[in-house]
Amino acid sequence: MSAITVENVWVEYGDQIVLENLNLEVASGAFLAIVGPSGCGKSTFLRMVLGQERPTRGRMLIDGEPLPDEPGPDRGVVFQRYSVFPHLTVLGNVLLAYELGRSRVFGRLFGAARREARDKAEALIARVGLSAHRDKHPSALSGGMQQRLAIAQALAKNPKVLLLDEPFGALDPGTRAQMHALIKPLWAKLGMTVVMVTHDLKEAFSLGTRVIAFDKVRHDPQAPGRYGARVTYDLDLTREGPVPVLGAVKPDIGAPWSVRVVAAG
Ligand SMILES: Nc1ncnc2c1ncn2[C@@H]1O[C@H](COP(=O)(O)OP(=O)(O)OP(=O)(O)O)[C@@H](O)[C@H]1O
Repeated sequence: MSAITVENVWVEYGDQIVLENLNLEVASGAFLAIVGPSGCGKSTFLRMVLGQERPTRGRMLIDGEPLPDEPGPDRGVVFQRYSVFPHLTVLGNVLLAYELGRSRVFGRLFGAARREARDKAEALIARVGLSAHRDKHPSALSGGMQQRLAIAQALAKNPKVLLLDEPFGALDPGTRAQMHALIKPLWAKLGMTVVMVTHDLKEAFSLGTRVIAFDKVRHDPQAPGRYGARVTYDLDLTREGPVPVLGAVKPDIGAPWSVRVVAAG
């Protein structure tokens, strides 16, 4: 697991400011859930942690070190859809992730190393409940199974940080509940720092140890891109008692933010 530091980060595309002066300390081992209206920059933030995007200004650190310029095996990611390779079986997908994590030059392992990778891939497939589907291709899996596979693929790299971008957003409520039951123990057991973007407040509060909201606090009707989103709510759910609302600048947001929350289990 790793701590993430965000210092005075701005993201701008041309004259559109997307994120405005973000400052955050994400503790090692936290499960951070990010919520906010569509287009406020949640995925952009996730892409920055992944290393796919650079801040226009400011800096991002992992364990006190500047983020490497490109995605590495220390950060795994699961998107809402299309995270897996359609031409590979379940086993093939997870094995490839192991191989790419261990041998970035050749992308393949040989001999004992490959046998070991195969054993580990099979154990991970069992852990996400897909052993019976090991030899199927993604097209033969349900949406929930595909997301289980995407999680196994992300975990194969043994990441210190797992990034989840609306990973359960396309699933029906029952399957979504099953995925919640899968991901929380995995996070606890594997000791990763998780950053999850979601539109679902209930999901954010039931999985997260900390929930933050991004939103624009200033609007210019003549120039919609002039102001970016900031952290408007920052809720530590590991504390008992009334939820501390840090940096709350929008008091009229509504009920979920004023509920009494006890330690997330
Ligand atoms: N590469 C890019 N070039 C230009 N604009 C971009 C780029 N990436 C994102 N944007 C813009 O940045 C803003 C934030 O996008 P982002 O996808 O991060 O929002 P989001 O909060 O994740 O939205 P949603 O909840 O709808 O997925 C949007 O206005 C989007 O059009």
